[in-house]
Amino acid sequence: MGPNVDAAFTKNLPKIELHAHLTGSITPQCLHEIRTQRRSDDPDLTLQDPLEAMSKDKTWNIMTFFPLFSKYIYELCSTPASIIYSTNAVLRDFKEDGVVYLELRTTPRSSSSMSKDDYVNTILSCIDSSPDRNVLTTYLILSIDRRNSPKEAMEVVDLAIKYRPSGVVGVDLCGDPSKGDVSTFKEAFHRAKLHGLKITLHFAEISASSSLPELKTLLSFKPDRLGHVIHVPETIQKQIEEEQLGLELCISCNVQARLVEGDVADHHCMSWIKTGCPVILCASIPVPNPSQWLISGCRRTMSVSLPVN
Ligand SMILES: CNc1ncnc2c1ncn2[C@@H]1O[C@H](COP(=O)(O)O)[C@@H](O)[C@H]1O
Repeated sequence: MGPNVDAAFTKNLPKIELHAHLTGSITPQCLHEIRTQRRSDDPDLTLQDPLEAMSKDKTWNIMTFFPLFSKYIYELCSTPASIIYSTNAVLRDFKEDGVVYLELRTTPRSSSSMSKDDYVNTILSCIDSSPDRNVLTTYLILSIDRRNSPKEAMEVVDLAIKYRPSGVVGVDLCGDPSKGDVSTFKEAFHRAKLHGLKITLHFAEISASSSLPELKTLLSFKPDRLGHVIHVPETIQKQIEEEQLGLELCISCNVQARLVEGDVADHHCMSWIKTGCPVILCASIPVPNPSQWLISGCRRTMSVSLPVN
């Protein structure tokens, strides 16, 4: 590693982030502040302090990772005020980490105090009124969760179509890869495509979501980009290469969530880079030791990262 490639260098480097889950980008400190505020309004709120529930000593894997959102963070961030507070904090964090172009993705959700439409509208308003919008260009991708029903998936696409003029650029498929039947989303993605929205899909994250029928079905949605692409059989790899699909490789997330074996240096990113497919290096989990990375520097999310040496 060159002497000048340190945390300060990488932080200052202008970066692009294309694979950031909004709720996954909220720091424990920000969630702690939200909890404090909510407890002052409602002392009966019993949720554990995020600084304990998400302490640095805890490690996450594919089994413990998804319930953290659905059973904990979503409950904490269920009011318009908490959505505004956390979205503004996330935008500020990305800007401070040197990100200049961001495609933030999020799954529309409702609560007793907001509809899914309110949720999307609130986030777009935060993006639009951000004091940093001149230095950080941000667009929104709406996510379909694998647990969604076909009707819920269509609702996401309808919201994406409605808010396209306000900055929604695409539709994503995400969520626990061990859940759901992706073939039920065919119509929803078809409609998204018809309306000119781009499509990005979480793809082959674990072996259970990497069967040939599942991956062929996903490719039939005509995606523009694929995320993770870990357990990809050779025939599917060929098709991806022929179609030159954009690949979002999430190295630190894959290593830390143990989606791949080994460490950063063992990551499969080089095998994709060799195919000539457009590759963007992303991550959705902070890197413990930024100096191990050639280019990194985002606190929560790194667009980038090649192992050094
Ligand atoms: C291994 N990486 C991953 N694979 C698949 N889905 C993931 C993910 N990391 C996060 N999410 C999805 O993003 C949601 C939180 O952000 P939003 O509420 O949408 O902003 C999670 O509930 C999960 O569905």
